[in-house]
Formats: sequence, structure tokens, C-alpha cells
Amino acid sequence: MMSVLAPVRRDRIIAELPQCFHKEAALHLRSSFHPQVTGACQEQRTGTVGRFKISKIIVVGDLSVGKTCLINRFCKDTFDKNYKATIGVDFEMERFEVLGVPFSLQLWDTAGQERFKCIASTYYRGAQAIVIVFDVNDVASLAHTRQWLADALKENDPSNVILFLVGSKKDLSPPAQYSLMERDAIKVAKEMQAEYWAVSSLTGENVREFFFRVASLTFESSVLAELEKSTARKIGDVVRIHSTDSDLYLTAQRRKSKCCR
Ligand SMILES: Nc1nc2c(ncn2[C@@H]2O[C@H](COP(=O)(O)OP(=O)(O)OP(=O)(O)O)[C@@H](O)[C@H]2O)c(=O)[nH]1
Ligand SMILES: [Mg+2]
Repeated sequence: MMSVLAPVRRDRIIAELPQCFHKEAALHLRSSFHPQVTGACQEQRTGTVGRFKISKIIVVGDLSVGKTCLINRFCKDTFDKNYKATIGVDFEMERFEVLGVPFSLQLWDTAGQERFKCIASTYYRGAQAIVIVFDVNDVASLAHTRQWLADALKENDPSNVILFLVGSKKDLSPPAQYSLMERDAIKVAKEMQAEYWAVSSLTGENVREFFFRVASLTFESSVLAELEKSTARKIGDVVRIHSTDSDLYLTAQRRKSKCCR
């Protein structure tokens, strides 16, 4: 039985920032964790980020694109070739250790079927990251990702979430066909300011890399938010931690973006 106090599995320990999948659509291009985050972890100044805080990740997208299989491949290392629709929502807990700090993710697997959508959407609130999944063999599912994002953002503060656009079932896509589709997917990802990944839950390709990246970037942005909060407390005003061009393309920018508003 998993307990909050049991040691973290050895294959869930993250000591270095995992790299992005595609440089054109990445949340940032730094090769290591933000120096302020590394420093805070060394000095154990991560505030509420640690053993008791759980970060919520929601996974949305059309029916049958493979959301449940993606989560099951990572959390249970299983794959089911039979489709069983998710009814409402399910969730899995995953515990990591990032830069020596315990970090837990709650992965919310939501229903893509229209008739279950209104139940599922009541669980969208309070997400730290939104994962929007489409099937790389189905252009309509890519087109629908904008609507999924808009719905998820209605329940969340757009300046406080990080976004991932994930193409699934890569194993079914011949390379030439895949690269055509990838061009469009990258366009959509950039528009959303999401980080793009392509995975296969059948073969496992990129699945672990993807979730490690999600855990790492969610951790990084949570610690940065904590640091920002404590700086603001100290000097009685809100001071933003300076971002450079290579920083998370989050925060204020998204308020101005044209998509999903
Ligand atoms: N070949 C292949 N098939 C996949 C992959 N991922 C999922 N599938 C298949 O696609 C179907 C749907 O997968 P699910 O994970 O249940 O889809 P879902 O997005 O959770 O669907 P809803 O719960 O209805 O929203 C199943 O038959 C899976 O076996 C993959 O990476 N490769
Ligand atoms: Mg499902």
C-alpha cells in the first residue's frame, strides 16, 4: 500500500531537468532547473511545496484518444487494447522526488464522451497543469483541442497553469504521415503556449519522459510561485521573479493571447 511517508520509488527520483520533446514548442529551453529553484531546494526553502502538497494535473481530450491508456502506461506499466470509456473521472497518485524534495502529482483522467463531460468538468478546478491529448492519426481530435483547453481554462486561472499538448498513438502513424501532422500540432501548441509531446502508450515511447517533464515543470513553477509569495510578503509588495526569453512562457502573456478567450 502506498503511503505518503513511504520512501519514493527509486525510478521516480528526478535529479536533473528532463529535456523537452521539440524545441519549437517547449515551455522553456533551459537545460537545467531555474537557479532560484535549485538554490531553494538545496536550502530547503520550498515553502508548502514538499511532502504534504499535492499538485493536480488534469488530462482532457476527445473520447478514445488514449488518455486512460497514457496514465495506465506510466502509473501501472500496463496497456489494454480494448476500449473502456471513462465515466466521469478517475485519478491516480504518483509520488516523485525532485531535487531532493518530495513532490506528489494527482493525475485526473477525465471522460471524453460528450454525455459524461459535465460530470468530468466539475473536477477541472485547481489544476497546476492541463494535459490536452489528441490522436496523431485523427486530425479532428487535434482541431478539438482548442475547445478542450477553453473548457479547462474556464475553471482555472490561465496565468497559473502550465499546458501540454500530447499527440497519442504514435505507433500507428507512419513516419511520413507523422511529420505532416506534427507541423500542425506544433502550430496549435505554440498558439496555446503549450509544450508539445508525441507518445505511444502501446510501445511506451516517450511516456516516462513526458511525465517526468510534467512533474519537473510543475515542480519548478510551484517553487517559483512559493518564492514569489515569500518575497512579496517580505517587502510588502508583489515582486515578480524576472523572467528571461527562455523562461516558462506562462503568466501575463497568456491573458493577452488570442486563443481560448
Ligand atoms: N495502437 C495504440 N492504441 C492505443 C494507444 N493508446 C490507446 N489506444 C487504444 O485506443 C482506445 C482508447 O483508449 P483510452 O485510453 O480508453 O481512451 P480515452 O481517451 O481514455 O477515452 P475516454 O475515456 O472515452 O475519454 C483503446 O482501444 C486503446 O487500446 C496507443 O498508444 N497505441
Ligand atoms: Mg478514458
